[in-house]
Amino acid sequence: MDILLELKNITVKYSDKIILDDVSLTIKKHDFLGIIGQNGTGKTTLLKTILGLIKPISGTIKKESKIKLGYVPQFSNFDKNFPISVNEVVKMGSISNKIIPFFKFSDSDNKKTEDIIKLIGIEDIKDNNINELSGGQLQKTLIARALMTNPDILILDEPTASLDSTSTKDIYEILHKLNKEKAIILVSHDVNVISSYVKDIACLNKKLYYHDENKLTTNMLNEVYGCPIDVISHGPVPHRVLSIHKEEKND
Ligand SMILES: Nc1ncnc2c1ncn2[C@@H]1O[C@H](COP(=O)(O)OP(=O)(O)OP(=O)(O)O)[C@@H](O)[C@H]1O
Repeated sequence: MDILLELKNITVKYSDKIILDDVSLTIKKHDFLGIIGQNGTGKTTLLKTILGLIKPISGTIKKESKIKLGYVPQFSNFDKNFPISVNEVVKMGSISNKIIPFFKFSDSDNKKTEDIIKLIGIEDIKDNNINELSGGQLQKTLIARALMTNPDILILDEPTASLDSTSTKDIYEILHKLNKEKAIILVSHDVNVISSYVKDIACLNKKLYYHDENKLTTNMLNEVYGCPIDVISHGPVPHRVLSIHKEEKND
């Protein structure tokens, strides 16, 4: 079944406060999972736990050692004042955490950077300084950087927060293309945006409510948002979700 990653009964606490409560999740090859939840419901904590940056107090995470994870942090937190070009930001994605004195990029790093910049479609801005970029261009640059290690699972934190609808569509088109070879997990507090693009949706509110098949149930939304009708009435896709439910009732 090509399972890449398996979380079983994960509980995470900050001090005495439970942030993730008995969360289980399986990621398979070609999965494209969107995790939604309101602000502060533990989405970033879940990603950091998957990345091994936070240690759960109970539960297990199973991942084969050869499976690589790529992380795209919230781009709005990225310091754009650093004097560095798009090309350099992307290339730095190939550097491991170890500090190597007199490090020099290899020809293959340079070639890979060029290929990935082309794949993501940012050739025209590759020599620009990052402080000249729009939000969408910066996000593409950070995705390109995460691809330098050729990850099996690409993990993104709020990839389209504060982007306009054209840039959002652009980013999801890139992710859709990458999903042919990689599993993708992304988190967002914006149910209306991600439900249009991902294959599966899970809702997080300490506990993870998860169903296959990109289907938001009223119960899931209730558990997470408390007021499903309100959320459902604002965007195009949740209407589709609602109408699916109506059709199912008529069957
Ligand atoms: N290092 C920390 N120490 C203590 N509490 C923390 C820490 N990091 C996050 N928290 C708390 O844990 C809870 C979950 O935070 P997290 O960042 O995972 O939520 P989120 O769903 O990603 O939120 P947002 O949508 O606002 O980014 C919040 O109440 C937050 O204040």
